[in-house]
Amino acid sequence: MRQVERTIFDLRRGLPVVLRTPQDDVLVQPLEGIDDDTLTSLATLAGHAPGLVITEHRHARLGASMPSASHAVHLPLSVDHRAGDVIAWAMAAEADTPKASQPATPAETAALGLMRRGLLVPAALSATVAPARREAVDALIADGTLLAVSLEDVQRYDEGDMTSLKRISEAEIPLAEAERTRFVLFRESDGLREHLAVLVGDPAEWADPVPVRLHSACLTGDLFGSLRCDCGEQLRTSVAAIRERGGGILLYLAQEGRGIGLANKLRAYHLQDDGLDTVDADQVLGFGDDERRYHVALQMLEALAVTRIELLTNNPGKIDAMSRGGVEVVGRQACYGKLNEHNRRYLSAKAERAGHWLEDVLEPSGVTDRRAPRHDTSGSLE
Ligand SMILES: Nc1nc2c(ncn2[C@@H]2O[C@H](COP(=O)(O)OP(=O)(O)OP(=O)(O)O)[C@@H](O)[C@H]2O)c(=O)[nH]1
Ligand SMILES: [Zn+2]
Repeated sequence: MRQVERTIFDLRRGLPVVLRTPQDDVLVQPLEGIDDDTLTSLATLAGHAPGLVITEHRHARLGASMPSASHAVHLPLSVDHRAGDVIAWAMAAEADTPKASQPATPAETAALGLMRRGLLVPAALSATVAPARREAVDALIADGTLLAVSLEDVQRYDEGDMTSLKRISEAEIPLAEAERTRFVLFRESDGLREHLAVLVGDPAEWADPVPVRLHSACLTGDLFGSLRCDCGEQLRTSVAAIRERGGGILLYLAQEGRGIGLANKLRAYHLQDDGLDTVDADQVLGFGDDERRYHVALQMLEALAVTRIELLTNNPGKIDAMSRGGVEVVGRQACYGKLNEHNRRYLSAKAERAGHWLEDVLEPSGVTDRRAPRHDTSGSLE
């Protein structure tokens, strides 16, 4: 699997890589950072013009219907296409509907999985290496200029979403909201992401079910107190609420921007400034409504021997994910941040489009500072 991880690093550097299938070698290059020269060099390397591969979400955004039940689409390009046109097809708020498209090949679909894992925009240039160019491409692979990886390995890596976690280090860190707190750091086996379990109070004294908050990282909100979201307040008030309930766990998950990464979240904010809501902005960039997966949280709870929880959340998706993963969610506690004029649209979109339970926060009148951050016991889930 190390070769797959190396491939992700090359893609993040904007370099092309080769995906090897039993039939073909496919050159793929991230869309991010391309210019006209990139298109020309890729065409020279492959022996013909590349195509653009985009996700089903992006394709739907372009107003086109999917050619089949595939999750990605290949849009053929010609040598006349300029990088600006290609970038617009992949990630502009407004773009022409493509004239022709075909289902992406398994190698192309797998390539987009690598882009996601590398927190890039999930769009790529792709070109099967023409027979006449195979020798030249092989030489570049042999001298280390190009990395090649087998499709089979990439697919196994993708499924291996179940990547194992290692408990790496831990320390007591007294917090303003909970003085008796221990941070435990877990690292994913490919080394790309680290997640924290913040253990509040003495585990021997935790209630059953254990109060748990799954908190997705939000650098802008958690650290800088951004008013565009409610994350910073949720983080602090949930630590306090866990302490008040006799202790429990806050899992701080490396899922910045609902899993799309900070660079893409800033792109999405930019699109929201032009009028899109939080879900549509992610779709413009090729992402689904919520790219988060919770297998890491499940593994951390397992490592901490926690099987029955009371979840601090307003997000029904988190409850589903825990239950499907075998953790019994016995109750839910609401967990609000303050409503303000900057986050009102974001919170409304979460309620309306993703079904989050935010009705207590979002009232038709009064936009500013109406409500202090608080926690409600919303009862059990029966
Ligand atoms: N893509 C995207 N992510 C955002 C945006 N605003 C906030 N986020 C991210 O959304 C996530 C919110 O995380 P959480 O507070 O754990 O989750 P939640 O889904 O709101 O659920 P609860 O807070 O548990 O009710 C964080 O990763 C933020 O970085 C946005 O406009 N676009
Ligand atoms: Zn946030």
